[in-house]
Amino acid sequence: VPERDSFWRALSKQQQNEVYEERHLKFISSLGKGNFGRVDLCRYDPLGDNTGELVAVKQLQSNKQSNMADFQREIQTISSLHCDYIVKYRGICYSAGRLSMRLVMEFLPFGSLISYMEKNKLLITTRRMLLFSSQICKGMEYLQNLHYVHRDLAARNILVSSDTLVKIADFGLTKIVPLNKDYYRVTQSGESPIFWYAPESLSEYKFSHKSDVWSFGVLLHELFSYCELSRNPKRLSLHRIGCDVQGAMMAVHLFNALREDWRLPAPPMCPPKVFSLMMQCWSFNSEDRPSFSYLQDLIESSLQEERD
Ligand SMILES: Cc1cnc(Nc2cc(F)c(C3CCN(C)CC3)c(F)c2)nc1Nc1ccc(F)c(N2CCCS2(=O)=O)c1
Repeated sequence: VPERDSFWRALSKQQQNEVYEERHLKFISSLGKGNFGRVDLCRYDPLGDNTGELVAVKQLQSNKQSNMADFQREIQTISSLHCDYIVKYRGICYSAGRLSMRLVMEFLPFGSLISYMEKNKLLITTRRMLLFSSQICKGMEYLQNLHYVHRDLAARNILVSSDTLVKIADFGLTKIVPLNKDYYRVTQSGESPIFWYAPESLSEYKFSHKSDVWSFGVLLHELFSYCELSRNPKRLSLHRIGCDVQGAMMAVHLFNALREDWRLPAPPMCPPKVFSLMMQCWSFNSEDRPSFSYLQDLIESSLQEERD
């Protein structure tokens, strides 16, 4: 199949070595599915004695050409990232005749941050949330240094590796910012998570490291709200702009609310320093928003205070 072969040839030597043979990939359970496709828990067991490693395997739902191109870009992206705070790429599994391709990644046993926070909300301290925030910040700093804009930074896309380690996942919407510009303009809107979007993303489809900082502020709000559904950004925003607003008008009403200086309310018991950090991320003008490295320092100093 030509486009599969051209993709195969495009892979680096190193990437071609990380090929997983389908016959050794044993399905265990489905981890999740959505418009992006499906992710399954599998054991890669070439010795056939159940000693193989557990892996998370992502595949496209439909082999639509456009999806395949996006999927190939996602694979190129994630295979080029090597950071403790970003979910690790393991390799690729081609099915017989290479008609479909699957992305093999490390398996993080604790699942998404949302389900983890709901399950452990009574045990999670402010310190722990600041530790997670600092790790996500470091992951975003790494992405920024490679000129990547994530565009979908939200608690649903953060995975929990252990009680003390979280990682950024899902690079389906990640784009590379052209070297001669400091933003990426999107053409197709698709399923847009507008309640995590910066004003310039709502009004001009512009995405940059500074719009990722805005989304990071929304992620902090989710984290310090224990990812509770009753307080999630979509519900709180719809409460402000009116639930009867539909479709593209939602983005217009949300933009107007933000221009009139409405912001998500402080989560209950949220430390004032952390809420002021969120508010800095939500500066209307992108230049007024802090960089991820500055955010890193602010979070570290809050962590110190929590320790003392
Ligand atoms: C790459 C990766 C590595 N490890 C893991 N571990 C993991 C472990 C788990 F116990 C669970 C759950 C926890 C809750 N109970 C009820 C069911 C299993 C789980 F959902 C995930 N998941 C990965 N990917 C993944 C999986 C599933 C996904 F829906 C999405 N996504 C969805 C939105 C964009 S997304 O692509 O991030 C990514």
